[in-house]
Amino acid sequence: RRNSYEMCKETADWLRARTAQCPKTAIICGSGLGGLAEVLDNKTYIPGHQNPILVFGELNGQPCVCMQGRFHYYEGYSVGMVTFPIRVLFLLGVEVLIVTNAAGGLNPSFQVGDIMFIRDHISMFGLGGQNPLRGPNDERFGVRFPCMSDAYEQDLLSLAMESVQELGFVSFTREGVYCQLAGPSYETIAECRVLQALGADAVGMSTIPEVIVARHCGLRILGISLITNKVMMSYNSQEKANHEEVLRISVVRAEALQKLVTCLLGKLGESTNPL
Ligand SMILES: O=P(O)(O)O[C@@H]1C[C@H](O)[C@@H](CO)O1
Ligand SMILES: Nc1nc2[nH]cnc2c(=O)[nH]1
Repeated sequence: RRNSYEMCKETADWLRARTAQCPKTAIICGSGLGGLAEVLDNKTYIPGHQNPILVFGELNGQPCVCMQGRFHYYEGYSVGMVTFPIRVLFLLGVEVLIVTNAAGGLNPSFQVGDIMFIRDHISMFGLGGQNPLRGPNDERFGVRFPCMSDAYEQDLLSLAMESVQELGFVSFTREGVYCQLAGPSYETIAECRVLQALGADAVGMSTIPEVIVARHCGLRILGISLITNKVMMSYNSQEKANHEEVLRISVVRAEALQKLVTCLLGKLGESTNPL
């Protein structure tokens, strides 16, 4: 199994031999958001033999590691491979995971360019019987039956909201439920209507397997979706979802997201460092 304890440990040891940095926070950069890593100080780049690239460094004085890109299920990777980096990060000593993605807005009040903190998720994989924790459980990672109702930590969300207020980002910040489909095709109009009726506010093609595996091994999680497009709800709409537009909007909001994460890291440092 790609995400077995032994394979994850081997990679974590390999990484430890290449950097002395011991980050407590990891950031997974979603589509078009890889620039987040560029603002780190004292960077060490570690290219994998496949994508993604790990960048170790400091943000606002706090050690952190950014994963530029991720393994997507739609690219043909197994859920074991999709979630392998999470377990490696855990074995490296990471405690806080900031997971970002580009997503389509289902909530009619959302605008393109909104930042949505993920309050909860709907896993179409999970509902369909495909959970990344399926199979033998390794207690060195976590318990057999992990709770998911608290996957997105309230304290982290509160710190993130404080940052939003200080930065003046309230007008384009939302909270909501993220739903993941396999991709790579975007949703049909009928599918979007179903997802909205189910209570989803945003739809994407990643994140949830990572969150399930991260929660299983006890990481504190903050999820951020960037709403890069509004999904089509009407047969009269002339718009069409396309990846170039997704990337374009990600780049437009990249700077705001960098500021948000930088501010949040400072707050995290204050909240965990003894006075
Ligand atoms: O890695 P994320 O979830 O940000 O990427 C989303 C899903 C697809 O990769 C792509 C679709 O435009 O954006
Ligand atoms: N599934 C899905 N993923 C996205 N990523 C960015 N926009 C979208 C979208 O509309 N649907």
